[in-house]
Amino acid sequence: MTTSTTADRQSEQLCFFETHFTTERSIEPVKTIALANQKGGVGKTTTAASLGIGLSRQGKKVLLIDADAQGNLTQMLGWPQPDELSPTLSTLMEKIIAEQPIAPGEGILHHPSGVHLVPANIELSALEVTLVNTMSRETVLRQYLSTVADRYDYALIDCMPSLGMLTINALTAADSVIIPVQAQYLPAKGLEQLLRTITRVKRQLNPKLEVDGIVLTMVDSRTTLAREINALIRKTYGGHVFASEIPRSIKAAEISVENKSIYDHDRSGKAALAYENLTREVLSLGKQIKRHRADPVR
Ligand SMILES: Nc1ncnc2c1ncn2[C@@H]1O[C@H](COP(=O)(O)OP(=O)(O)OP(=O)(O)O)[C@@H](O)[C@H]1O
Repeated sequence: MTTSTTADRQSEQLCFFETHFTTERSIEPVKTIALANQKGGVGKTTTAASLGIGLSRQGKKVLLIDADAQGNLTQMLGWPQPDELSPTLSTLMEKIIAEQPIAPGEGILHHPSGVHLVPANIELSALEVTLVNTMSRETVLRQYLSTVADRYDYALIDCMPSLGMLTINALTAADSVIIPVQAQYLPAKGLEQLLRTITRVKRQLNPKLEVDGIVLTMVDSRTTLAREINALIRKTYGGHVFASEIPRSIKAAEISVENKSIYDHDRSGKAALAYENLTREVLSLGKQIKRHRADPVR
C-alpha cells in the first residue's frame, strides 16, 4: 500500500483547482457591459446596481465599476461618503498610467449581496483631465479590467452622463453596451449621437463592441404620450430594445437612499420583477455569445 505524502496531496489539489479554473474561464470569459447614455437621470445607476445584483443572485460573479465621479453607484451600494474612500477607480487608473503594480483585490469593495464594487468619487473628474495627455488614453480602463477579469463572469460599468474620455474608456473596455432610456422623453437626437460614438469606438478602438440593447426605464403607461413614445422607440429601434421594461416605481427611486437592493427593498414589487426579467434577458444574450464562440461555423 502506498501512502501519499503531504506534498503529493497538495500537488493533486493544485492540479484539481488549476484544471477547473482554466476550463471554466476558457468557456466563460468575463462579459463586460457598459451602461451608457450621455443624458443624465435616465436610470443608468439604478440599472447597473439592480442588474448586477440580479446576475449575482443567478450565481454569477459580478464586478460593478462606478465610472461616474458623482459616486452615485458607490453611495447606492452603501458607501455614503465616496470622497472619503481610497483607493477608488481613479487611484487604480492612475496606477495603470504610471505602470505601477496593482495588488490582487486592491480597491475592490464587497457588498453583502455578493457583488464586488470598484468605487468612484470626485477624484475621477481630475483623472479625466489627466487622461487627455496620457499615452493610450482610451485604453486605461481596459488595461485595469484585464488585471481582474479572470475573477468575474460579468463586469458592469456605470458610465457618467457625458461622452467624455471616461465613457470612451468604458466603451473601449466593454464587450457590449446597454442603453437605459427614460421612456418619457423623445431620445432621438441624444441616441443618434451615442450610437455614432459607439460606432466610432467600434471602428477605431474596440472591434468587438456590440449594442446589447436599449432598456426602457421609468415606464409609466398611464399617459398617452408615454405610450406613444414607448411605441415609437420600439418601432425605430426594433429588435434592439429589451422586451423587459422597468416601470416607474417609488420603491425603485427609494433604493438610491435606502442603500438596499431592489430585491431586498421590495422583493415582489413590479420593479424587482422587471429587473429579474431583464437579468434573464441579459443572461440569454450571454448564452448566445457562448454558443457562437463554441461553434464558429454557425
Ligand atoms: N424605475 C424607476 N422609477 C422611479 N424612479 C427611478 C427609477 N429608476 C431610477 N429612478 C430615480 O431616477 C433618478 C435617476 O436615476 P439614476 O441615478 O439611476 O440615473 P442615472 O442615469 O444613473 O443618473 P446620472 O446620469 O445622474 O448618473 C434617481 O433619483 C433614481 O432614484
